[in-house]
Amino acid sequence: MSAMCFVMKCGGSTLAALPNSFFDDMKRLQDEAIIPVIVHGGGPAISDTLGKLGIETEFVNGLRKTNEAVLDVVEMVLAGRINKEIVRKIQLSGAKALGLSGVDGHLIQAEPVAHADEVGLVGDVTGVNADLIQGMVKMGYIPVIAPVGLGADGSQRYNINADTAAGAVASHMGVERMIVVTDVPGIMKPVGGARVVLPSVTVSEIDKMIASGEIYGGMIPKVRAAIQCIQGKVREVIIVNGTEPEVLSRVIKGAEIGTRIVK
Ligand SMILES: Nc1ncnc2c1ncn2[C@@H]1O[C@H](COP(=O)(O)OP(=O)(O)O)[C@@H](O)[C@H]1O
Ligand SMILES: CC(=O)N[C@@H](CCC(=O)OP(=O)(O)O)C(=O)O
Repeated sequence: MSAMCFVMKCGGSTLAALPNSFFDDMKRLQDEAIIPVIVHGGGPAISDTLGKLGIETEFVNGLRKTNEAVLDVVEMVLAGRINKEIVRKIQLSGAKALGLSGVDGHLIQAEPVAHADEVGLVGDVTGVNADLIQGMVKMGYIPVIAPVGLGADGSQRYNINADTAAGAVASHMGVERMIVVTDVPGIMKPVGGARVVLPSVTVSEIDKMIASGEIYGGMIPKVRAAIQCIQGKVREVIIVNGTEPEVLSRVIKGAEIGTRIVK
């Protein structure tokens, strides 16, 4: 039985809140040979550790200003503690997982972002070792990837926004679907006095919502990554809240849940 893959981004905003049932759901999917390729964040945990170490941190347009000292902490927290915590939780559900960062096997190749003079060692993705990911999936393992990239010279590391990294992995693997798991039930918009979740949005609607300020902060890299990957083979990106019961299997079965970003 050949596996069906989708890419799943798990945001740092929600990792600690994900219930055991989220991982049990993943195990049931794995039993049906439906394998998520996980790219995770961990922004709040990085900020917390930087604070404890007395290292100042600042975001410019949603990207963390990164120097070598910050990069050490980013790698330690993302590729170390957070990555291993996710692997442990998946394994406790009975499913198989392998954790690695973009450095391992040159999994995520990167170059400095265009405005590196403002943000420092932050990377854009130039390539993904999709064969390595497919190899893990064929062996029945759920790949769990921390978004630290490696430059062309093989020595320089780059801090990559996890939404950007997940979108690039989805594009390079040519999967049909990316699921973005976060702490809100989707993209919300004020209607009347209330904020409602939009069942689906198009690229032009997103552009308008960014311009009007209805999409802001951490939602911006998500929708930008979504727009970039749906230009290629990815058919849809779905933004969901990870604490909703059986959210993954419901999305995979086509349930109307969260916000779908479509072409
Ligand atoms: N239109 C919107 N609908 C829902 N959330 C939004 C919207 N615009 C901005 N956000 C913000 O985006 C946040 C999710 O992004 P972020 O905190 O970076 O999460 P993650 O760690 O999962 O990447 C939400 O908690 C919310 O504050
Ligand atoms: C360049 C940049 O900003 N990198 C992010 C990487 C982690 C991340 O993106 O985590 P979330 O998904 O939880 O936001 C950072 O340093 O916080």
